[in-house]
Amino acid sequence: MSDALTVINQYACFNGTVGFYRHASQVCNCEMRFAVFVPPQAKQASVPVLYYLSGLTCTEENFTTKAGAQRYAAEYGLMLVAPDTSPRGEDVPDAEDAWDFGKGAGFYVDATESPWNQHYHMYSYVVDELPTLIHANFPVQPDRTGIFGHSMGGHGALICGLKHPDRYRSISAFAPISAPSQCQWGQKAFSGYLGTDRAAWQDYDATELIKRGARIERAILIDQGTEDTFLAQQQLLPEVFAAACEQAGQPVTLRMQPGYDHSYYFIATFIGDHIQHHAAALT
Ligand SMILES: N[C@@H](CCC(=O)N[C@@H](CSC=O)C(=O)NCC(=O)O)C(=O)O
Repeated sequence: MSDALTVINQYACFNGTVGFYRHASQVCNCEMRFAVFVPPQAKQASVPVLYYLSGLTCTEENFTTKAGAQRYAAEYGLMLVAPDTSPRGEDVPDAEDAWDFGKGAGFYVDATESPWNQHYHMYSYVVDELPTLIHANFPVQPDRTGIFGHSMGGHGALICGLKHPDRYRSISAFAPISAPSQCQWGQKAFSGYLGTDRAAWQDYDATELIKRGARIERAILIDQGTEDTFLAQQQLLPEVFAAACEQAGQPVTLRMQPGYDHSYYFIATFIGDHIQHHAAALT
């Protein structure tokens, strides 16, 4: 492991290892943290890698401790990488009273508006800086990479994957914010980070990307709970994304899951299906 990375904690897990790491990020201009599950197969050979992007209010810990993904990743021989959701630190500006903007809510965009543009570059962090660091320090097969996520991070996975079909072979999402330009969470984040010119938002809106021709060869898997309060509040709009995909000929599997909400109990229930979806493309 290079000097660029500091190990915070490591734990044995399903014959592999869960590790928490920190490093100085050039892209976010602050210290960043992420978690990695290294499956047992990586002791013999390099393995495919699957990135998970978390939702509003999360850090690298939520998915790692709550989703129960390691059992399945160990079975299929996939490395899991879970970054934090925003830049952090005393120098990083925050929206003090908001949990849907600022720290914990980077929305996986490269901010252009001051003061956010000094640190909030989560898009470039996820698609460029973090993979470079992972490739240099862990036994991965870079040409076998997938991406998934939840809510804000589900949308992050959609845009990263759709904008880079050459880098990501598979995409899936749990309850993604599917058309951010059309919901309150997205409008708040995009106007704050990118400014009020909605033309600038299109580059970071999964539904708009599909309408403009972005494609990935394999079907995108989306699970959505029917009892999700954010679905009822029109924050997620999965049907809008699915309709755009259908019109454009992008294969998508949208599964409405009766009785499930927005929580990690929902994610833990279907995590095995998502890991299997990615394993089919990556292994
Ligand atoms: N304000 C509440 C609710 C925040 C919340 O539900 N966050 C979700 C993601 S929402 C969309 O991106 C989440 O993943 N929470 C973390 C968890 O471990 O459940 C709050 O602050 O809790």
